[in-house]
Amino acid sequence: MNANPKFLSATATVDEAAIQPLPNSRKIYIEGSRPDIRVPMREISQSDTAASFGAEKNPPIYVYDTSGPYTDPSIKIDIRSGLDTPRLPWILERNDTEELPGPTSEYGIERLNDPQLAELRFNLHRKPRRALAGKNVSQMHYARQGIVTPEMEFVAIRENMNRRAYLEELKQSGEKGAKLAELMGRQHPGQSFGASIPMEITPEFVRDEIARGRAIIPANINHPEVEPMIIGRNFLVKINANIGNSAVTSSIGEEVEKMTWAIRWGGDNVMDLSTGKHIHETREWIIRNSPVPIGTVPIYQALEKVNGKAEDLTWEIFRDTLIEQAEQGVDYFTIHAGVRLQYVPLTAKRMTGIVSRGGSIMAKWCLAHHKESFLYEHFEDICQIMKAYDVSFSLGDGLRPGSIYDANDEAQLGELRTLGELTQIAWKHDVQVMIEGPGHVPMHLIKENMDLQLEHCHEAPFYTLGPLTTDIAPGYDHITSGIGAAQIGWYGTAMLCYVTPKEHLGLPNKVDVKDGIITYKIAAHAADLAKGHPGAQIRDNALSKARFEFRWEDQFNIGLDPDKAREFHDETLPKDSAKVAHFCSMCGPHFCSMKITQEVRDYAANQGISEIQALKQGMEVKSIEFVKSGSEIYQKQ
Ligand SMILES: C[C@H]1O[C@@H](n2cnc3c(N)ncnc32)[C@H](O)[C@@H]1O
Ligand SMILES: Cc1ncc(COP(=O)(O)O)c(N)n1
Ligand code: MET
Ligand code: SF4
Ligand SMILES: [Zn+2]
Repeated sequence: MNANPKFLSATATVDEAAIQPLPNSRKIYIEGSRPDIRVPMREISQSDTAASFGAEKNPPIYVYDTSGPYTDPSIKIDIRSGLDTPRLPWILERNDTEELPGPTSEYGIERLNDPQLAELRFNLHRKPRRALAGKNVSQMHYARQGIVTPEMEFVAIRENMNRRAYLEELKQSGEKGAKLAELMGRQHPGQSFGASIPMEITPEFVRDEIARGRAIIPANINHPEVEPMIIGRNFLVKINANIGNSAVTSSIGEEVEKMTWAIRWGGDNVMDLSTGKHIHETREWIIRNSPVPIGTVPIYQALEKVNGKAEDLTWEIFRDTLIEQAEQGVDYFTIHAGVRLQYVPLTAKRMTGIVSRGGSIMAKWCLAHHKESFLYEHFEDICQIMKAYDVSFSLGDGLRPGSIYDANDEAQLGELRTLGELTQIAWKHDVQVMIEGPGHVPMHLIKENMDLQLEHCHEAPFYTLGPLTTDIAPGYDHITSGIGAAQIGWYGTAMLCYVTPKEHLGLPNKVDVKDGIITYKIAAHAADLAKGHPGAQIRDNALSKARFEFRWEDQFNIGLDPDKAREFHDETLPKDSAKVAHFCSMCGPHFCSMKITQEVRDYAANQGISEIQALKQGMEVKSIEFVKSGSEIYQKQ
């Protein structure tokens, strides 16, 4: 997989597969109120409709693009120098941060000065920044002051996906265009279970949602490479991909490749959950090359620093780790501060105990010392660090159920109430918060999770792992969990954390990353459609039209995975001529229902009667035949 198993910074190269533009696609940028707000989108062009279907032009469609500069052919990617820093001027012009002389954490300084790490270290020339004393640089803080930041304007444009211009231009382009606009823009009203999604997202709406805590923009001031994105129930449903090495396997090069692969296929966020070697250096390479926000679980690295002995963890070691990672640019921290001493006994009768890594580490610490969790006790100190860099909280669900048996039990729900209490403390400091959720939950108990989260956590965005709806399919847990993810996304979860086919079995590789991403893109989009998110159906409409008109190339290219669609079609009908055929190998030429429907329409047009009447007439003929044949439903062959 990785041509450079012994990772060396001098020879590190980008994965060639990650920098190819997607078929028939062009990256475009929509400019905001100032020239340095350039919001990326992917434009997918289409072929014309053939004469037999009414000969018309099909305009390009616009889709959300998470792939960053990688798919822009005008940008030369060299992972050794990292990505450009479009956010840097926005951060600097606010005049509320200072450049530090270098890393200020003990561990960060130690790693920087270790000569043995020279050959694999990312060579960063930029110095870390921090808020000036007494300043708060969180997006929530600005929002509450009434300030619309460039980050907020950026996400507003991004969420709208050029929808209005697309439909307007089409409407203006003559009679055919107006009909097409009507066809493409039509969608089912949806059921949003109380979300309030406006027709058009304005920067002011973004500001208001952030100010009231219903949405977050994870964007550390030390991650100026990021293209801002928003997580909230009134925005498009987002997905997160977990990557990272373990003590057993993987290298820095492989992890950077998983990140670039995840964002190519639609990952909105990536978590680096490394627990193996060189955690600090791996993270640096990932952040410097990531246009999407990066999350981590700092307690993992803190545990490494005490050689895996949970009881040896201290607040001081944890605090130094937070600063180390905040100065590298981590955008959100999972912090399991809801695992309180009193909840640990509630897990004793569970089938699968505590399955959260962070949760189990904290439970062990609490029991060993018979003390309240230091994360809970120092929560306000943590808030002080978060607001100095704008790191968002992802309040960890350390007591999530790890089996259907344990779903929605008292330990889980007790922790959820504590997460609600902590949310209000974070908000007192204007620190952004999202809440992590389960886990393993049967379908009929999923809605209760969403409803209780909204109630106890004051509408802070929910971020769930799946949930997995059954335990019986190891090897297919992207599917068991994709089902639950679609449901909970529909009910109001803002971000879905993917589960790959390797869940419970081993560390996911690049192939698993893509399978997890595509599964979760499906769940997230299905949820957007069901919520009635404005414009969500345009892509479905365009794909269905291409499918009905046998525009095979367009059907592949509008889809989430054009490579797979093409490969499957080619498997049985590889010839170029098959790409214009009015059937595929599923039904063959005589039984292709879409082809037959077209013949019905042609028949109706030739007879000068409407399609419905033609169908009626056809049915009358058929029903006479049916009576004649003795009304047997199953006729002998
Ligand atoms: C919280 C979730 O994160 C997943 N998880 C934990 N570590 C990694 C890793 N290095 N890579 C990918 N996924 C990981 C677990 O499988 C769990 O489902
Ligand atoms: C949605 C989500 N993603 C990641 C984690 C962290 O993992 P863990 O709780 O096992 O430490 C989590 N708790 N929830
Ligand atoms: N599969 C477990 C879960 O559902 C996690 C195992 S690895 C920490 O949370
Ligand atoms: S995934 Fe593997 S290592 Fe992680 S908790 Fe489950 S069995 Fe343990
Ligand atoms: Zn599990």
